[in-house]
Order: sequence, then structure tokens, then C-alpha cells
Amino acid sequence: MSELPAPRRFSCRHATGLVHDQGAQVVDWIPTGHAPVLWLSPSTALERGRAVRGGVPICFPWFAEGPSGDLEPKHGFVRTLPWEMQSFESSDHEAVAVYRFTEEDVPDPALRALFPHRFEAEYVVRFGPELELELSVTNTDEHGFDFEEALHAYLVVGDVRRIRIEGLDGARYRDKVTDRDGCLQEGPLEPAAETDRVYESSADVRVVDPVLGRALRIRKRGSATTVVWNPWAEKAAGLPDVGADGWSGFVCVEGANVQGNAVHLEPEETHTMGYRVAVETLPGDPGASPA
Ligand SMILES: O=P(O)(O)OC[C@H]1O[C@@H](O)[C@H](O)[C@@H](O)[C@@H]1O
Repeated sequence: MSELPAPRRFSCRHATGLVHDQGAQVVDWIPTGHAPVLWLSPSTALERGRAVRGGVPICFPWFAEGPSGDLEPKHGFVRTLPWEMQSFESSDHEAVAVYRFTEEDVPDPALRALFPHRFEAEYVVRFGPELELELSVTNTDEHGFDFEEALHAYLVVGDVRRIRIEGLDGARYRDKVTDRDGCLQEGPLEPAAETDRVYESSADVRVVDPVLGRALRIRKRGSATTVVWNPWAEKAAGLPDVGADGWSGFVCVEGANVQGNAVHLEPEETHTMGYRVAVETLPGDPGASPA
């Protein structure tokens, strides 16, 4: 496989960012004055046609192995194919890139046959004081179809064993680790082992990270599913692109529409899913001695 071209670099007064045309994958967002927010594995392969481990992969038109459980590649075909950058604008305040992908960008007919529909996907990435991502899918065919989608964000955390994820209290979820449906989230989620949960939730989420002294606020729009994933030590050992020590430094909190929340579009209809991240600095440790 040939090497992936270098990502495009975006910058404005409030942030810098990097995006690979392959998968329109954002792999870096550093808001000015803060540490990086998106985790990118130092051992990921950067090869054409291979999934990049980190940043924000786009999963579409199916999630994981799809509704029937037998689709490949995992998470759909758009994350490993090149998208077209349609436009780019930069101001003092923000840098905005617009990417496009249609069924004609799928070169392999066998792959295309797995989702035999005409569609147009538009992805707007705004690097500014917040990271704003918007994935719009339009049905350009003459019949209706269903699809799944996820913005599979890898968020940097100081130590996943010490974070608290707020906003999912009361939500039902499918636990993919124990293979159980209909579980109920009570209180905040404090990951303590391998975590792979598909929540029925359109609520905003806050990842509180006492180690880095910050919280990441995630605001979703048009997303009825939130997926939370971390492989933990044992499973990560079998994922060479995560690295032995990498797993504790990230958590995936994904804005999605999957399984029972798959999106149905009639001809000419468009669905938009939005995912925004903002950084909040946590107040200092009240127990700390004054300087
Ligand atoms: O290794 P991949 O294909 O990038 O997927 C990573 C994970 O992505 C998550 O979204 C899924 O819920 C997990 O089951 C999966 O393991």
C-alpha cells in the first residue's frame, strides 16, 4: 500500500487543525491556549486504504458490521476512501473546510453493491474556539434508503480510569462487551474496564478530566445515539495501532445514528448530524495549598 499524503493544515487565531482527504478525517484540533483535544495513535499506519487510528473517523453508510452484522469493511467504506475538498475559507475567527463524497467515489463495484443507492455526503469542518463538525447526507436516488453513521471522535484524556462522563444518566444502552440490550445508565459513566456501549441518547455530554484539569463539552444535533468506547489494556494489546500504553490516553465519545436509530431518507431528503466540542478549564483543586 502506498503512503497517505500529508494532512492539510488549517489555522486561525483560535485554533489549528489537520485533516486527511482520506475519510475527510480530522486528526488534530488544538484550540489556542489548550493542549490537543483529539487523540491520534503514534503507531497508526498512514497508508492509503487503511483506517487511521485516531482523530474523528467518519463511519458511513453503516456502523461496525452494519444492521445485519455481516458487512465489511467495518464502520462502512467512506473512512478509507478519499473525499473531495470542495472549498476552504479562513478568517481570523475560524477556518472552514467543506468535503464531499458520493457513490461515484466508491471505485469498487462490489463495495458499491453493499449500499446500492445514490447519495451525496457533505462534511463541514470548522476549526475555531470550538471544533464543529456537520455531516449531511442527501438521498439523490429515486427510492428511499436507510443508513447508519457515526463521528467516531477519539478524545484525549489524562487517564481514562479517572474520567467521568456526564449527560447519559437515565439513558438505555446496548452493552457490546457483555452483549446485553436494554441496560440503564445510572449516574455518570466512570469507565473501569473495557467499555463499548451504544446509548439511546441525543443529550449533550461532558467528559470531566481531573488529570488534565479540563472538561470536554460535546454538543450533538440530529444524533439519537452516543457510542462510548475504550478497549482497555487486554484488548488494546491485540490492537497494534493503539499501542501498549495508548489505550489509557483516550476515550471515544461518538455522535451517531445506529441500529434502531438508523436514518431513513426519501428521495431529495437531507439529514444533518452535528457534533461540537468545546474545552472548559476546571477550577483548580480546592484542597491545593495557595502558591
Ligand atoms: O477498530 P475499529 O474498526 O476502528 O473500531 C473500534 C471500535 O469502534 C466502536 O465504535 C465500536 O463500538 C467498537 O466495537 C469498535 O471496536
